[in-house]
Amino acid sequence: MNSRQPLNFVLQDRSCDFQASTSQRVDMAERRAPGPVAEEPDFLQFNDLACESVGGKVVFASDEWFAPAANLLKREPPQFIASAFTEFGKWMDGWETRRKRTPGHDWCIVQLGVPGLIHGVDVDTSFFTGNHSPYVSVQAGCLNQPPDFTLEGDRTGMAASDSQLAAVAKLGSEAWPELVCVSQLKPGYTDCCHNYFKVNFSHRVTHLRLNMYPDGGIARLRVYGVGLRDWSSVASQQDVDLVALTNGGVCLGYSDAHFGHPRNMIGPGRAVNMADGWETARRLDRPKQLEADQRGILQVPGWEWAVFRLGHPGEIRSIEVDTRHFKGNFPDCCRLEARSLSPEEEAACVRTGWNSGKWQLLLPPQKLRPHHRHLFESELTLSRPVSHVRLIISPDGGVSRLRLWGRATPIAAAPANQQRAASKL
Ligand SMILES: NC(=O)NC(NC(N)=O)C(=O)[O-]
Repeated sequence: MNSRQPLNFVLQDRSCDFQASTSQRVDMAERRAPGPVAEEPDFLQFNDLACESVGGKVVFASDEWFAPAANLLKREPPQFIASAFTEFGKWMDGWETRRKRTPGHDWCIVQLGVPGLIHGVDVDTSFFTGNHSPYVSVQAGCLNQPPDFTLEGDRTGMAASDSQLAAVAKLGSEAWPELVCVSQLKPGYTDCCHNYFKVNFSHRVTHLRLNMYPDGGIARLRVYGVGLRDWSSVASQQDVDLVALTNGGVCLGYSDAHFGHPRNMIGPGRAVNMADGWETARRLDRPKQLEADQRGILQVPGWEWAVFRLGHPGEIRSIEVDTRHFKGNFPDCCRLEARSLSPEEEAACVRTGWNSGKWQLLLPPQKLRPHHRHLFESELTLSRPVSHVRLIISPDGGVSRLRLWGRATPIAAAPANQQRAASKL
């Protein structure tokens, strides 16, 4: 990721209803998709709702002979170790089934770590060449109750048991609506291993069924979208982290993400390392900026910023800015601004790269320390509900986590975009 240009990714139309057939199993020869999108699509800016780091898991797989389906959801990029073999064959960092000699195809069911609206998927075939799955399709499950079974441990060499097949049959997943129709995959050479598919589906998804035709290997499944929490279960007096990925927070723009994307800051738990935070490149204009005020805060013309939409509008009552792991590269200071935006206003801001508009000061400039969890409460200067925030760091550096604790505003008083999202639950 290396973006100094203003980010200009466009939010997709979430009002468009899903049109594809829901239950037909299709003939691959007849329904080949036009093919994966060639360039990096905008939806890659959203959160990966299936990643194991946010709680995603594989609850069923028809076959895991060469490599288990749980690998699909690993956070780390896939790797290849030429000398690694298991008793079942070549060790592969992905999901790989045996070569089918009977009719049928392989499939698995993924439980999203964060249920939500899906805008696109990446079926990554890295290093699967000669054994990649030639075709896939993806179906969506919108379940009220999670299934009462899940797969545990290293399942290399396993096939689904009769009892697992009987349990999974109750989900009726073969009739779930299709998000991606049967589509050809490119093999996993490093220059073409990403297979991007844009998704138009306006319902809250909890599970995915990934079908591969007829068999083969896939390294990773990334499911890009925005979480949708059921806010009816949250008491009005309860403080929640309104920007948390698990509560529906999403990054909508940033100035720089050279070493780490700002969305990492809203992930669960403490950051595991620097790569699990937001880190910008060193600003090349820093030598000109070394003049500090009485509080020791640099008076700099340069800064970096990231904008987030809250999972629910609300009044922010306390803020956590964690610089964990950033010791020689923490920012000198930070400040936070906030505002309320309608969906139309938000779309205009995204189009113009967040260059204009009236932000209000939420947290005045605060000096930061290395590898430290900073808590701010009395310093806050805004006490009204907001829907969007902008974190500004000066002059550059890394922040591992941003938490915005507050109370969700009752939905009737919330901006229309949030009402629309909540009504889909
Ligand atoms: N060399 C291979 O990768 N062979 C087989 N796959 C594994 N993982 O051994 C295969 O053909 O499906």
